[in-house]
Parts: sequence; C-alpha cells; structure tokens
Amino acid sequence: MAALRLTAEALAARRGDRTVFEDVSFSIGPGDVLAVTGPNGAGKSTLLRIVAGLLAPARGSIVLDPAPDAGRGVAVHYLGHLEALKPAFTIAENLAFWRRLYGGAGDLDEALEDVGLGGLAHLPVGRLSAGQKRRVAIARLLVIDRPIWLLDEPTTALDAAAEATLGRLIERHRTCGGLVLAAIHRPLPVDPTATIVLGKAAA
Ligand SMILES: Nc1ncnc2c1ncn2[C@@H]1O[C@H](COP(=O)(O)OP(=O)(O)OP(=O)(O)O)[C@@H](O)[C@H]1O
Repeated sequence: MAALRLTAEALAARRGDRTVFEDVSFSIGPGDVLAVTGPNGAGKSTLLRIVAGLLAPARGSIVLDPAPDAGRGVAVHYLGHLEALKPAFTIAENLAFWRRLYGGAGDLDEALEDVGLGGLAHLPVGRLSAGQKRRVAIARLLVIDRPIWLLDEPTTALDAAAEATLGRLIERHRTCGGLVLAAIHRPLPVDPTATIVLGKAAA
C-alpha cells in the first residue's frame, strides 16, 4: 500500500443552522489510528462524512498526500451506522456487489473466514443477526483494498470475540500502512495513536 498522509486543517461543520464543530485539525499517516470521541450530537459522524467527501466542510481543508488522480473518494472506505446490505441477497452476493462497484479484488471466502462467517456465504443477509450483519460490513473492508478506513462506531452489535477480531483486522491494516479514523463511544479494540474529543452535545 502506497504511503499516504491525510491532513485536516481548521475544519468547521454546519448541520442545518448550527455550527457543530470548528477548528478541528489533525494529520495521520501510515499505521495511525485516530479515535474521535465526544457526546451524542458532537459531530463525530459529521467529521467522518466530511473526510469521506459525503459532506462539504463549512470551512477548512482536507489534503491527501499524494492526492489520488481520481480524488479522495477512491482512497477511503466508509463503514457507517447502516450496513448498506440488501436483505434478500446472500452474503456472497452483497459482498460481490460492493467489490465490483468499488473495484476491489479481495477473496470473499477469505474475508468471511477473517470475520468468523466462514461457510455462511450462501445465507441471505435478511436472516442474519445484527452482529453477523456488522461482520459482513467489516468483511467489505477486506475485499476492497483502500488505505483509509472511516469507522463509525465499528464495534456496535459485536460480541467480545468479534470485537477482538476487529482489533486484529485493524492491526493488520495498520501493518500494511493503512490509516484509520474511528468515531467511538466505547474504547477501540486497539490502542489509538491519538484521540480527538469533539465538544458539546446539541442543546
Ligand atoms: N441531516 C442533518 N440535518 C441537520 N442536522 C443534522 C443532520 N444530521 C445530523 N445533524 C445534526 O448534526 C449534529 C451532529 O450529528 P452527528 O451525527 O455528527 O453527531 P455524533 O457525534 O456522531 O452523534 P452520536 O454520538 O449520537 O452518533 C447533531 O446535532 C445532529 O442533530
């Protein structure tokens, strides 16, 4: 994985008519894990969505060095609150869809083994538990090789074993030079390089 640096400079975000946060700056490079904490409504998901390019900042800038020719979007993988899985399709069909859409090349069976869902590729997603769906969403990170993982409360619905597995997968990603930005309420299953605390909850 090519060495990348992601630098955010004096970011501010507005949602509706409210400034959610301002003057947020950070710089992360290969192997870094940046945790973003703060109370409900402080803007953690907003920050991730801005870094993903899904929302524009009210002020400030985000620079990727080196900048991908096709833009920042191709370097990031956003794991949001929603799993973005079609319930009527099997696990394999869902992962194959996302892999094709994002231009990934990872092995589906290997990814499912990695998240503890080996042998279940044929099951419709609609029949899975919340934690199993989360594991499928995490497997998507593995079949599409992108350097920046944006994880919004990634341990939601995971049991202790799956949380430990996520920790190992994040460590593997770091070892390969990947970067992680994670919005959290509970501690991550890895030691973050740094933590940003966003301010006050919405009144
Ligand atoms: N689509 C939207 N339109 C207007 N305001 C929004 C929108 N989405 C979120 N907000 C507001 O932006 C603020 C920040 O929301 P955000 O989801 O980023 O917070 P968060 O820190 O991730 O919260 P939580 O810990 O509850 O997940 C909140 O006050 C929320 O009401």
